Order: sequence, then structure tokens, then C-alpha cells
Amino acid sequence: MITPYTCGGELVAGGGEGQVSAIVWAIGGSDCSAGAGIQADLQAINGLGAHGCTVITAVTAQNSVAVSQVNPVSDLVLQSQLDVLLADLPPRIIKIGLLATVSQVVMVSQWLQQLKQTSEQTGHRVPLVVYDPVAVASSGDNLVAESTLTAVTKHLLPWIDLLTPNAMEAALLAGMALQDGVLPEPVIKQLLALGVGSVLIKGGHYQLLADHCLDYWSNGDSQRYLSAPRLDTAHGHGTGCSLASAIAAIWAQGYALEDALVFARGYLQQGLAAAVSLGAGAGPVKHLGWPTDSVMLPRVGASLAELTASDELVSPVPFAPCPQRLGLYPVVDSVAWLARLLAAGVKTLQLRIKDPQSPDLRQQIAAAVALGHQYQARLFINDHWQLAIELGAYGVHLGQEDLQTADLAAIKRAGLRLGISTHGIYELLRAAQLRPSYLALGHIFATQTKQMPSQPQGLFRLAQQVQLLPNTPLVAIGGIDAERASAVMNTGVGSFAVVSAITKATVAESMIAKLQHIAGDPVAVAETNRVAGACL
Ligand SMILES: Cc1ncc(COP(=O)(O)OP(=O)(O)O)c(N)n1
Ligand SMILES: Cc1nc(C(=O)O)sc1CCOP(=O)(O)O
Ligand SMILES: [Mg+2]
Repeated sequence: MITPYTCGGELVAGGGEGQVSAIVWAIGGSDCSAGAGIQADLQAINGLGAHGCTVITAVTAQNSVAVSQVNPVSDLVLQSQLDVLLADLPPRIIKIGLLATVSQVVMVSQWLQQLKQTSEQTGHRVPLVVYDPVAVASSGDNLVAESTLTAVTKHLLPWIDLLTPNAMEAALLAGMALQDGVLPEPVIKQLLALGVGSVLIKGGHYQLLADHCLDYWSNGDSQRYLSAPRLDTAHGHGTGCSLASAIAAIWAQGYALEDALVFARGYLQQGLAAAVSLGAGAGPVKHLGWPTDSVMLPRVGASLAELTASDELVSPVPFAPCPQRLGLYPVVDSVAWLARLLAAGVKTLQLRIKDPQSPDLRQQIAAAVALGHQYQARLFINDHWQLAIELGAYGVHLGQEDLQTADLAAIKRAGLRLGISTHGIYELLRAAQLRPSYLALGHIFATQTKQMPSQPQGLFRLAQQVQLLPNTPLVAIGGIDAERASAVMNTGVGSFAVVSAITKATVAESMIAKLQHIAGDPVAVAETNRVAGACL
């Protein structure tokens, strides 16, 4: 099953951090005006750090005004491209656009079936398939016959992991209409019943929220909503191809699918915002690489209610603030550890007691809060937000799953700071909409301390997220030690949190001093300068 979190296997070191390029194949038609089709696919795929290979299904003659011809290649020509690429450049993800004939649909479907089955049997990674069902060009011209669409529903859809139709294409494939203002659940249900792993219905031609373009993703179990301001532009040639290829390129580099959806939507928004007229008709989407301005990123939510509630949450009062740079941030499980850290000059720290039945929980939190006050430190309580409020802690740290159950308004009313865990751009935006005091970005490296359902994010993604939210206090966590901490700080992140680097250190106090120095902790830096001065 395609979940919002999976990319079907190990991480690919793409996106600038490693040498391995994720290979994405684009199967589709050539657009000689280069606004859409294979030409747009390649620009999106390569511009986002993956390597694009192409399999041409048809040579179209088109410009910004009309499609004058669609000339399908023969099945032999199509087959020869698939075979030669597979022998040498196997794909991580296959993005499919225009399949021009019934025979092409049947051939590609059978080929995908065999590829998937053989990969599974031989223990190789099974390539994922993204299908953007090209039926009507942005000029309004039909690109394929009805019989081709019938063949798609019958033969191709069972091999598709992500389908990215617009409202018209979704209606054509599902055989039922979508209505403005009504959620497309029945259409999605029908498409899932036809065998696709998950569906992203794009909101470009379909209105769910006034003035906003709302894209809706579902795999039947969970949903993701992405909303962006509807842009008033006549220039959107290649919108569908660019979005689907951007998703494929990002997904192929090991990002969770939900994160690929967010970044690709940002990619499209910035490309549409910058698109200009070239011919007499719709100008092409601009290809500008990774979005670096958060204004281009969508508002997100796991339900429509959450998305629209964020309208009210975005504008009003944020949670009580904390400094952009929090210094070294140890996370420990006992008051004894807190006392040791405070004595060593640590100013930001967390009590993380994971056993909810712990008999002396209240006493431990009360003692921790008292110590925090005594040392004028920023003490966060993990999970136990009611006790944190009651006992007057400086702040609370919550995970994503707590956001549904904790009384965030009560935490805010009580004046406590709030930190929220995130594990990718989707969770980061979702949490940022609540305007917390800080956001934690994890896990950066593999960690032994906690079983993580997500993959390590690495330094490239950390830097990417820091660049997108320059004004929010951000804390990196997960697998950070004295060797890696400087590289973490070099991404521009405000602070880093550690567990085992301190609790498993041979001499905790010298490790604390080392880490405090790397974190730019003012007390530690002053102390180092004093010692250095004394030595002069
Ligand atoms: C600074 C910081 N970042 C992340 C976490 C993880 O919190 P959470 O997701 O709530 O998971 P648990 O710690 O409760 O297992 C954290 N505690 N601190
Ligand atoms: C508690 C925790 N939360 C994480 C997250 O990513 O949300 S990583 C993590 C464990 C961090 O421990 P260490 O420094 O020993 O790797
Ligand atoms: Mg927690």
C-alpha cells in the first residue's frame, strides 16, 4: 500500500547530499513547443536533482494555441526504448504521461506488470509508477480517443501507485462527475477500486475553497489536503506534466510521498507565478528548481476541517515565544539528569518520561519545574501537558499525533511555550500553521534512542527547511553527536537536541561543554573566552 510516508525502500542520496542520482523515466509524448510533454518532464525532473530518462510514445505537433497532430510511435519503437533503458538505467520511479493508442496502453501495462512482478520475485526494489492521465491539452484539444481511456481503466490503472488527474480526467476515468464544493470521495473510491494505489485530484479545474486551488490526495485510509492561492494567469502550458514529474523526481529521492506532494505543489506555484507569454496562447510553466520561499508552499492539513481551521490559527496570537537560538538542548528522563545538566550551565532542556504509569510522575515534574525556575532555565515537559500547565513549566513538547488530542488552546492560554516534533516538510508546515514557540526537525541521522517510522532526513533536507522558515526557532534532533553537531549548526538551524550523545558519554560533563560550545551557547562561549583569555 502506498502510504503518505513511504517510497518503497531505502533512501536515495539525492537532492545534493550524495553522489547517487535517482533515475526517473518519463514515458510520454514530445511537445515540440516544449511547454508540456517529455520536454517539461525533463526540465522538472533534472531541475529537482533526479536524472530523467525518456521513452517517447508520440510526436505531437503543437504550439501554445493548438495541437495539430499526434503521431504515435510504433509499438516496436516504444518497446525498444523500454528494453534498452531497463538493461542499463533501471528506474526508481516511472512517470507516465501521454499513451496515444489502445495498443500502447496494453503494451505498457503488460510491461509494467512484468517489471513489478520480476522485481518482487528477485528481491529488487519495485519501481513506483506515477500516471498523469493526459486526455485533454491545456489548449482544450483532445489528445486521445475514448477507447484509449477505456483501455487505461481496464489495463493500466492496477499498476499505478499514484494517479494525478485533474477534475475532468478523474471524472472521465471514474465515469462519474465532480461537483464544485463537494469533496471528491466517491470518485476517489471508484479510482481506488480500479486498482490505483493512491490518487491526487488537482483543484485547477474544480472549486472546493473560494479563491484557493485545493489538491486532494487519498489512498483510502488517509488524506492530505494542499491549498494554494489561485493564481490569475493565462500561462499554464505544461501544468499537469510539470507537477507529476516534480512529484516523481522528489519521491524518487527518498522523500516521503506527502513531502513530495508539498514540494511539487510549491514548485508548480512558483512556476505559474513566473510564467509569461511566449506564443499567442498559454505560455509555459517556468522551471525554477526547488522552492526556497515558503510563500510558494501550500497550506496543508489531514482534513478539510484542519485546513480551514488553520485560517483562524494562522492570523491570531502565536504561542509564547522563545529565543531563535536555544543553545544545547539535552532531552533526559530523570530529575537527577536535569540537576546535573543545570549545574553544568545548560539553559534549555527537556524532561521526557515515556512511562505514563510512572507512579511519581507528578512529583518528578514538580521537582523538575522547581529546578528549572531555580536555574532560570527553559525546561520543557514532553507529552504531559496537563501537569506542565498545572505545575507551571516553561514549556511543553508535543509530537504530531498529540496535536489531535492535546488542548493547544489551554497551553497557549496558560502562557506555556510549545515545541512540536516534525519529520518532513508536510509535518513542518502543518505544525508551523499553529505558530508554536519552536519546531523540532527530526530525525536528522539514524538514532538508537527511539524507533522512528520515518527515514533520517540528512543535512540537505535540514538546510532546505531552515531556508524556508528563517524566522521560526528550529531545533534539529536525532543521531546528533560531537562529530556531527558542527555540520548541523552550519545548516543555519538555531539549536540541536541530543539524548545519547550526553547520556551515553563516558564523561558527561566534558561532552556537555563540547556540545554547548558547538551550539554557540552564550554561557559556554563566555567560559571558553574567559579560559582562552586567561591563557594569553
Ligand atoms: C526537541 C525534541 N524533538 C523531538 C522530540 C520527539 O517528541 P515526540 O514526537 O513527542 O516523541 P517522544 O519524545 O514523545 O517519543 C522531542 N522529545 N524533543
Ligand atoms: C526522542 C527523539 N525524537 C526524535 C524525532 O525525530 O522526533 S529523534 C529522538 C531521539 C534522539 O536521540 P539521540 O540524540 O540519542 O539520537
Ligand atoms: Mg511526545
